[in-house]
Amino acid sequence: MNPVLAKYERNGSLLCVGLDPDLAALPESFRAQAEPQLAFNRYVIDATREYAGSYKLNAAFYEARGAQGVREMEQTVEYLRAVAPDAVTICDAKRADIGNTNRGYVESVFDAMGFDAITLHPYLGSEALSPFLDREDKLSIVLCRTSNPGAGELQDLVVNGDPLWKHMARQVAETWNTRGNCALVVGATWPDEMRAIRAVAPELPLLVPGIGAQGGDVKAVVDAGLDARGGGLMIASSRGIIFAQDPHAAATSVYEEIEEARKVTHAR
Ligand SMILES: O=C(O)c1cc(=O)[nH]c(=O)n1[C@@H]1O[C@H](COP(=O)(O)O)[C@@H](O)[C@H]1O
Repeated sequence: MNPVLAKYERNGSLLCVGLDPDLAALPESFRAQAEPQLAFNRYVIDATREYAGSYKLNAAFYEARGAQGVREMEQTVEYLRAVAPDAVTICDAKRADIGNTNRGYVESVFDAMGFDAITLHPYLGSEALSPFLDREDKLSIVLCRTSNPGAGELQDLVVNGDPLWKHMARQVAETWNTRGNCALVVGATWPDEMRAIRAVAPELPLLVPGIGAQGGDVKAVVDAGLDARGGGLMIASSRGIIFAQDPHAAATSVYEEIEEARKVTHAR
């Protein structure tokens, strides 16, 4: 089994905490520190690691600070390896380029920084993405149906009789996932599309952002996206947890809501 998915199974939690420490939104007590994002992340991780099955770090919030931010992203991954070794670490960088350039991203994200997984744009095709897809020890998470309101502009275009997002899901499930190391991004804001994606990709894990600040509904996500074994989802919330008054309480509450919905749906 893919080692990242083995970690995910061991851990058992469908909750993904998004570590998106927008500097401008950090409490002053963290902004005043020499390593503000690292300090804030450690605080959030300590408050949530009891319930988080995965952590997703969106590179934009770190890269915004240049080399120092990237260093703090890397140190956060080191911290996670030490205190939450069974939590999957996802670099949300939505990378993709031609093949040999992708090798640079692979070395940066998987080897230098040590992430377990990365988010990818599919537009260049699997030939270009092969440096990611060849990595049997990592997880490539391909954008399928994004959470934003304008997602349909391109993703709803009809290709071979299906909307592009459905075509994408089938393509990844049937041809890109030969090494068992692929997953899909499906926004929580689109439960109907998620149900159709689950039907054509019954075994692919789905990374599902869009609950919390973007208004997606946990029960609808679990109902539409759970796989036949009662798992297969990484349900992600960033602002709704990390900027809550009490991140521990916020993570506990989302975790419990997921578990409740999971029991009800899986029992059917
Ligand atoms: O790939 C992603 O994670 C992603 C895909 C998508 O369709 N929508 C989406 O919001 N995201 C990311 O998920 C996170 C959502 O953050 P919150 O809305 O604060 O929970 C951000 O890091 C987004 O960049």
